[in-house]
Amino acid sequence: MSDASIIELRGIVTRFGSNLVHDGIDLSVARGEVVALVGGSGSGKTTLLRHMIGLTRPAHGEVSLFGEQLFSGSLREQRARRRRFGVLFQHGALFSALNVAENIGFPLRELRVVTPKEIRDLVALKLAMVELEPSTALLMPAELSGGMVKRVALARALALEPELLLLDEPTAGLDPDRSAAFVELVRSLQAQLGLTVVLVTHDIDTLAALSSKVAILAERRIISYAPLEETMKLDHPFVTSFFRGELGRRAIARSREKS
Ligand SMILES: Nc1ncnc2c1ncn2[C@@H]1O[C@H](COP(=O)(O)OP(=O)(O)OP(=O)(O)O)[C@@H](O)[C@H]1O
Repeated sequence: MSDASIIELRGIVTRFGSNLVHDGIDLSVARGEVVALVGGSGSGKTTLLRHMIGLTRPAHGEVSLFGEQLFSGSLREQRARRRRFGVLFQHGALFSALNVAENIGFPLRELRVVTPKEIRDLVALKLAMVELEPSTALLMPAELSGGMVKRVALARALALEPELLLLDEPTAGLDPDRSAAFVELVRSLQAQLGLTVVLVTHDIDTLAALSSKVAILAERRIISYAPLEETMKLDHPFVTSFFRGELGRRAIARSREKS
């Protein structure tokens, strides 16, 4: 394994009953990389994200995070590892009974070593980081727009200053303008904070704007792991339908114009 590897998957096999989802997945994500994981519906992208952080365990194979095998070490070491990544899942974004400040401060309170004053200051900092007004702090999740929910969830994912950020369909449900603004925010935070990012997306605009590499999950394996330009040359039915349609061409052209 390379020293710079943040995530290393080796020989991952996943089964749900008779449903074989992954059959020998290998993937190595280097520090600073922004990897878009794409594949057909039900190909096992979300499950693979969950394997990366130990939320589900594969039937076979090894997962290493930050150079250490998952589930290795004492509970204390495992908790320390848990603080080094932030997650933004598509569903269950915020705790509905907690206001915005309480949501963002939740991971900090769980540490039990940060004072209430420090939590307030850190929450204010994270709100500014995701470009939300300080007054947002007292709103309840039900009072937020879809774009604001995503921003608050991102602020919470960044609360412990992680090195690694996992995003599952980060722009799903947002209109094109809000989606573009959110992608821009993730892009600037990634550069500013030097984050390693793995994201699952069906949205070509998001993928084209953010990813340094694209991992394609098909036929239960990672069939390609390369920058977008190279990925698009691949002769595979999934690639053809996903990237080379009209929408794909337009999205990629737009992202080239920007960079
Ligand atoms: N907890 C579970 N129990 C049983 N089957 C599951 C479970 N989680 C996922 N699966 C199955 O595993 C397969 C992969 O699911 P997963 O959600 O990882 O796919 P995906 O690529 O993220 O799909 P989509 O793009 O539609 O969100 C699917 O067939 C799904 O039904």
